[in-house]
Amino acid sequence: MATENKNLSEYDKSTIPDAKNFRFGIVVSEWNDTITEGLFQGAFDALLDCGALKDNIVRWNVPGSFELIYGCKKMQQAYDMLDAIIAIGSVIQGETKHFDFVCDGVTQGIKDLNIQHDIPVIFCVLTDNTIQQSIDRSGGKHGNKGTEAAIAAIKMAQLRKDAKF
Ligand SMILES: Nc1c(NC[C@H](O)[C@H](O)[C@H](O)CO)[nH]c(=O)[nH]c1=O
Ligand SMILES: CC(=O)[C@@H](O)COP(=O)(O)O
Repeated sequence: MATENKNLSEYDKSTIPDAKNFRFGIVVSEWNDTITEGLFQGAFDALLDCGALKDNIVRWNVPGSFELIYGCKKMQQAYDMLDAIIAIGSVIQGETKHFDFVCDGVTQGIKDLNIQHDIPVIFCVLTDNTIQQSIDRSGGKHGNKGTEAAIAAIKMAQLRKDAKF
């Protein structure tokens, strides 16, 4: 279902595990920071709304979305008690093919982190054609992908916990 047919911020708390005992990392790209700060706020607010404690959320910043890969890897290594990590970025098409390489690189890199390490990394990277599309998906008319990512992080933290027993 395309984003335009659903609101990214909608969730049913009755279907989401209580997050009070989970610890989360959030790595935020500084490129397009007006967008990434909106995504972060959506994720942070949703985590708290679902029971997470502020003291159980750690945030790191990286320069751009491509650095999310290394930043999330180092966070997995530094904080092995985390239950999930959210990678937040905003990539917007420019004049050249650089957009394609950044988007593909970040996608593959974060996929690899989910394979190589035992802390799930949630892909909260907008890959938009225009700034308006980014605005619409970071708290605008289509909701907030950060909210969606937080819900995914809670569900994956619970899956990881259940899988250990
Ligand atoms: N154009 C965007 C970038 N480009 C920068 C790269 O992510 C990276 O920081 C640089 O290539 C140095 O390694 N990053 C974004 O997050 N969003 C963009 O639109
Ligand atoms: C995603 C990018 O790296 C892009 O915004 C950079 O812009 P340009 O392709 O015009 O150099």
